[in-house]
Amino acid sequence: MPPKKAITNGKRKASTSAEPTSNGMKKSKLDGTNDHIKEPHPKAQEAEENGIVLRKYYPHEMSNARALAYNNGEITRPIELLNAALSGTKEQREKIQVKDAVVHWFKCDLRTKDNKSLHLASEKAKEKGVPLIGMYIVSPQDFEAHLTAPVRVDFILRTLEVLKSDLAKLDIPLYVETVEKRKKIPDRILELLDVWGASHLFANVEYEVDELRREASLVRACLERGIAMDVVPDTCVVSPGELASGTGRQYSIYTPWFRAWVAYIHGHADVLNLFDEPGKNPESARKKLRKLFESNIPSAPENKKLTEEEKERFRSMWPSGEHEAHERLKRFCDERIGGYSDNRNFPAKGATSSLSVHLASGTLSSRTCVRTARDHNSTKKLDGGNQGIQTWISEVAWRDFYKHVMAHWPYVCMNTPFKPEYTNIDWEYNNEHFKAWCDGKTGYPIVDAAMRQLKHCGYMHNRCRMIVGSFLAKHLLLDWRMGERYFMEHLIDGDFASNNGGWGFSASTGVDPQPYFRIFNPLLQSEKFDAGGEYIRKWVPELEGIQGNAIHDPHARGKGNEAKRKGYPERIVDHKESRDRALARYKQGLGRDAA
Ligand SMILES: Cc1cc2nc3c(=O)[nH]c(=O)nc-3n(C[C@H](O)[C@H](O)[C@H](O)COP(=O)(O)OP(=O)(O)OC[C@H]3O[C@@H](n4cnc5c(N)ncnc54)[C@H](O)[C@@H]3O)c2cc1C
Repeated sequence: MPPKKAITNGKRKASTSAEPTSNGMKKSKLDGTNDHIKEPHPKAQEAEENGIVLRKYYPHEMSNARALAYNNGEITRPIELLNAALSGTKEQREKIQVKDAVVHWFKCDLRTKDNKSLHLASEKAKEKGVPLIGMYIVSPQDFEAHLTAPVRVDFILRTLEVLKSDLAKLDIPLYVETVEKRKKIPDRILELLDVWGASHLFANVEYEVDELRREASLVRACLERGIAMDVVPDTCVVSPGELASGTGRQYSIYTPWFRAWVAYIHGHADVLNLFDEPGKNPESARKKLRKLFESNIPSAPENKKLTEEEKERFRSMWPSGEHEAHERLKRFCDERIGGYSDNRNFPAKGATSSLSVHLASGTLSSRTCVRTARDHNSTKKLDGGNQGIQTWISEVAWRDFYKHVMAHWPYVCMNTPFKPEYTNIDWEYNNEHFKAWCDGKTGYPIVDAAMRQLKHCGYMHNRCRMIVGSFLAKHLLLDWRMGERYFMEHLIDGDFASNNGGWGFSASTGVDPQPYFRIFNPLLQSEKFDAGGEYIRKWVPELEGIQGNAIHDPHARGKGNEAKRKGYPERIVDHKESRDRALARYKQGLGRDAA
């Protein structure tokens, strides 16, 4: 996705300051009418023209004042809307009697094992011996609006095949329908529930803004038709909102949050209890719901199709379905978790679990991951004992942390950084640099290797994600949201919260980031984490023949001609110059110039 054109407007206005708020921002005074918080950001047009805000689906980029209003609780958070819808309707929903069927709506939870909503739906159906129906809505517009990578769409559709066959063994149909317009999804679901005579609809919470708002209104719309919809927390081990600091605030720093996360799990042992698979449907379901059993899994929508070669490649790299996820988890815990802490940062070692694709699609629950790892630990605890296990659990916890951030600071879901004042930085929109970064042709071998791994595998090692993220935001000074978007469009494990959190960390614009003045030196990163150059040689074939330390910087280490002959590019920017430029630009944007 190259940006459409470069614009160099004036600087973004720094927000006015008064008292500090929970994330360290300064609080500006809102006027009585609050009308000004509806104004777009001064650079909203730029964000739109560079493909950062998709105006087809979303409003213009919000002002910093509006982000502040969310931050200060002056605008209702989407999670609060859903919670209010659920608590306000609870009594009436509980009175609704089971009719002809109960439905579970699969979204990012494509599994039968340890799926809370699916389990509850099954229990509800059993109360009256009626069938349970599984439903999945394919939404091409959601894929577009959420920038879902074609490789991820393919993985989801392949997973649905596995899920359908697993459910069929329990005489449960998986009904899959494509709804072209995303706004029509709630109405179509209401129609289907009506046709099936369903009295109850269950779903797991998704913490992205669109989904929270949609579910909040669907809970009420269902109730108007006498249907009870329940939306339950499942995707996190500890649900967003559960942990508050001593002063009652939501945490914005990972370390104290993680300590509270561990203590919470140790204090609430049931958090790691796994939910049983759904029970078998009554035999009559096969006949009664024959048409639903016959529903097909569609092929990918036009804008998300892979070529035949890509399909084959990704299928062999990323087998789908929850059985594969469980096997992968078991193998990882049996063979590699002990060395995780020592080896995880070295991309050539293959020392990590590669389970992110399964956590993102929900073929595996994070509860199962943490419980399995804990049970491998001699202490049977999350802390203490084996260092590899402890570290791995703390990485799975990052996933929870970023979902907690998204739920409490929802503007991160709306193209605004956690620290809105960072929108004042004057980013570059240089097409050539962006294209070189995307194509892995920056002349920095470690960066190029990583970007090529992403294109080839739909995946990139975590250390490399940090290196290329920092390189884009700091060496190239490109708007980090262009990198965030590119990642979502190419990752098989694309997950909004983790991706946004990772980019916020790398560009120093997010929650608990590396400070802006800490700029990764790609050469040092390369020498430290790919010392022998195996990772670089694997992904940058032009450099295959280069021996020794020159692999990290062939042009400066006497191998420039050889690299050039093989078609490897020169560095597109100089490290020191870029570093100085980034420091100056960040300081200027944040108003930290020497007075
Ligand atoms: C710029 C950037 C973008 C990222 N985008 C995504 C994304 O779209 N989807 C995604 O799942 N992860 C993302 N991450 C986090 C991390 O890179 C991947 O989760 C990890 O590389 C996946 O490999 P693995 O399954 O082998 O991880 P392991 O090291 O085995 O970790 C186990 C699990 O813990 C979770 N996890 C590990 N590290 C992190 C982290 N830093 N943040 C959040 N969760 C973490 C993942 O679910 C992962 O599968 C991003 C990180 C950065 C720096």
